[in-house]
Amino acid sequence: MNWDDDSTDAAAGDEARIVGASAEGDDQAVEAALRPKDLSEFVGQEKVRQQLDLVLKAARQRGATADHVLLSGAPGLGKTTLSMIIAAEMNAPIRITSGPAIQHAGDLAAILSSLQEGEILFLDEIHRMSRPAEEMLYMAMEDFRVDVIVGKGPGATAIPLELPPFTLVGATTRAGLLPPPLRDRFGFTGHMEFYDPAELQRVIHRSAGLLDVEIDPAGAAEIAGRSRGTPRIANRLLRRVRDYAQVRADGVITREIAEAALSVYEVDGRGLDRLDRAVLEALLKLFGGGPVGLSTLAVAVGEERETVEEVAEPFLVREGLLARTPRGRVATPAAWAHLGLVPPQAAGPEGTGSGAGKGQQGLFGA
Ligand SMILES: Nc1ncnc2c1ncn2[C@@H]1O[C@H](COP(=O)(O)OP(=O)(O)OP(=O)(O)O)[C@@H](O)[C@H]1O
Repeated sequence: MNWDDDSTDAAAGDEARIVGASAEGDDQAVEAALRPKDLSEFVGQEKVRQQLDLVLKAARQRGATADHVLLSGAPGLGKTTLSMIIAAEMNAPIRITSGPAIQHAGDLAAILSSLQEGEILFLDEIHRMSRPAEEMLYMAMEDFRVDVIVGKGPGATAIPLELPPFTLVGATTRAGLLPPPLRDRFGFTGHMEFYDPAELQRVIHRSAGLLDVEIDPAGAAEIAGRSRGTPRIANRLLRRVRDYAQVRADGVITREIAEAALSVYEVDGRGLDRLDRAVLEALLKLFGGGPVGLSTLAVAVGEERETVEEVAEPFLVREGLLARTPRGRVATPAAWAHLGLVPPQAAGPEGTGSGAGKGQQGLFGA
């Protein structure tokens, strides 16, 4: 699937959701404690792990700095974690910054000129760097050199500055937005996929061990199934279920406890939260499954257009519950099944739909 087409940037409103993939303020300290420290502890992403293992081992054997690495993938899949593992495996210090923090070429020059030999520079959201900084980065990556411009206008001069060899680890949720000259300068590109439930179960067991929480396999499976393929969400749900287990039960997480806790937080069996379900319900109950325009749908759920489009829809599309078509938003048969409703054409005159489901027929009807 190509999530690059969806807006997976930290969309407004996503941070506050229990199933939001971006990090909340309170997540960051706990996340640090739960981060795998080396490649063997890092769950899943077999391909990227194997390839990276080779790149790093080869560099170590040659006694050289590793090639620049680009990691692409949706928020919360482990890009920051992997960059820290790269530093640990290379026994090198790491400097962490992000595209939005580098708005002027001078900001980047200051960082680059203070790097030590072999240091890892982690540049998160690299697609959000300013153009002048990006151009400076091309030369730095290729020749380990930057031209610092002193003065302005006709009197301006470029002073070349040699840099120690370093490894840039760039992370992006939108690889398609990177200009080709920047993409081409990475020696290795790893694409992070969403995790399958069995992998998330391993993440949850590992985190439960670190948090000193007792959890049985069925409890871990229940949380994994609601974590939207994302370790960050799995860890967050685990912490909320732990609270419930501690306050309302004997502290042990079983399937029943996980189900009860996550229903308190309105996260359903497939990982949809209140907003996702409100969008689906409006689409099915008010518009017979669509097609309906985004603005109309947003008004129906009392949310901004952007919130529906950027916060709720990407996951609904990924789950195959909603389709974006040129004629508007359309529910798929899986959406009707998920909410336990019957599509109008199948329901007959007393069907649950409001009778506005004509478009449904053309797209998904028999
Ligand atoms: N493969 C993994 N195995 C175990 N835990 C993981 C894995 N990937 C991510 N995590 C956990 O998920 C949390 C989020 O990971 P991380 O911060 O690396 O994501 P990210 O892709 O950098 O997100 P963002 O794009 O928002 O910066 C971390 O605390 C880490 O504990």
